[in-house]
Amino acid sequence: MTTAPASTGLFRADEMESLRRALRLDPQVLRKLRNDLLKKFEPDELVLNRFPAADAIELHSLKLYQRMDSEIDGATKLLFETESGLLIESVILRIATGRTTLCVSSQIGCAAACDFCATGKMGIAKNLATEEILDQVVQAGQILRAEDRRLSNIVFMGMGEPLHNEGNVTEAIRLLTAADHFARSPSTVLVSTVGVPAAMLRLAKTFPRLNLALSLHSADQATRQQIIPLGKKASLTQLHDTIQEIQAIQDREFMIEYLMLRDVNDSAEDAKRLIDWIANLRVHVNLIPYNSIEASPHLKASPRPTIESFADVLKASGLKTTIRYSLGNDIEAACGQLIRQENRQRAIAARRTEADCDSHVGFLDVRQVVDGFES
Ligand SMILES: C[S@@+](CC[C@H](N)C(=O)[O-])C[C@H]1O[C@@H](n2cnc3c(N)ncnc32)[C@H](O)[C@@H]1O
Ligand code: SF4
Repeated sequence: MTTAPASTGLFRADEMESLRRALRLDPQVLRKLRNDLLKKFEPDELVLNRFPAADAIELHSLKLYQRMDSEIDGATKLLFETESGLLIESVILRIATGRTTLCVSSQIGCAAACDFCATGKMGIAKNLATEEILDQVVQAGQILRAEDRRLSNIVFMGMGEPLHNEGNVTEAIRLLTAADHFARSPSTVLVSTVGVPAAMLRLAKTFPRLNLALSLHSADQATRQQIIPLGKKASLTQLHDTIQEIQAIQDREFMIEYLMLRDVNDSAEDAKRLIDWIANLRVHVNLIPYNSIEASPHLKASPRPTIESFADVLKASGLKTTIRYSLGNDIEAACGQLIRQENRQRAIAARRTEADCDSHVGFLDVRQVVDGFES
């Protein structure tokens, strides 16, 4: 007889199968559990009450640490504590059209170290496990279900660079789109990347209907490297060629994200450079108003009229262009600072434990990693 592990994670297929055999469960029982939790997002009590071995199974790998609801619009920030004791955030966006988007994190901190990004300034980098990525979806889905809403879209635009955690992110997308798990259409999922060409291509080949976005932020190599240190690993030409190759595989529009930074990348000349760089690509340009962060007082947001003029230049050239509206401005700063301070202290404590125990809890050295990543 197979012995079941003490507690079984829902997304560990082997463990789930051992549990099923050990308890002699009908495969239909596990199928129902997955359907109720991952497709319908039913509450834990309901799901567990129907399951014959509630104590043997773990529905969640994240602990909800804090929830912040915006008082001005439909945004909710969820701060989760991971198994390593560090915090991550997910954001639920309830859009006026009735649609809902969940922004998920793929890492704690980020080795790309972009100058404008609170996550990049954390000084740590740690990959989230597949189940930690997926539990953000489960818990947000349950919150929305309690409000009689459905989760429409999932975007990998939270903390971290998804393609620096390629294996776990790919597996998460596989399960999000698998008929016997979340059964979502790949066209409702978007992965945003700072630009890791080989991994972008692999992802497009694996999921031809997945949406992809590149955080370009400048079509001038020197300016891009100045704000995105990792930009030196992949040239603008290489990124352009990669998108062209992806578009031969995927018959869909690619999103170009462009953060509007005052006097850095927001001149008419910058707009012209962007138009030239895009050339024959089929893209949608999304201009992002910058939310200032404490760690980079030298960076300022472009004024609204500048963003609008920039958008007009792009539109006049025939490019599909939108300006991102931001939700949750009132909870943004509070949350970013809290995560940064808490994680720094928690990471220091974890590293101390690591030194004491001579064990390895898996932090990456940000400076080494920036140089070491494949481009
Ligand atoms: C946090 S990143 C995560 C995904 C991926 N690492 C990337 O860079 O595309 C998602 C988006 O947020 C943008 N972003 C980062 N910091 C920002 C800030 N302070 N204000 C506005 N957008 C920001 C990034 O440039 C990127 O387009
Ligand atoms: S790659 Fe994305 S998450 Fe990482 S530091 Fe840059 S903007 Fe932030």
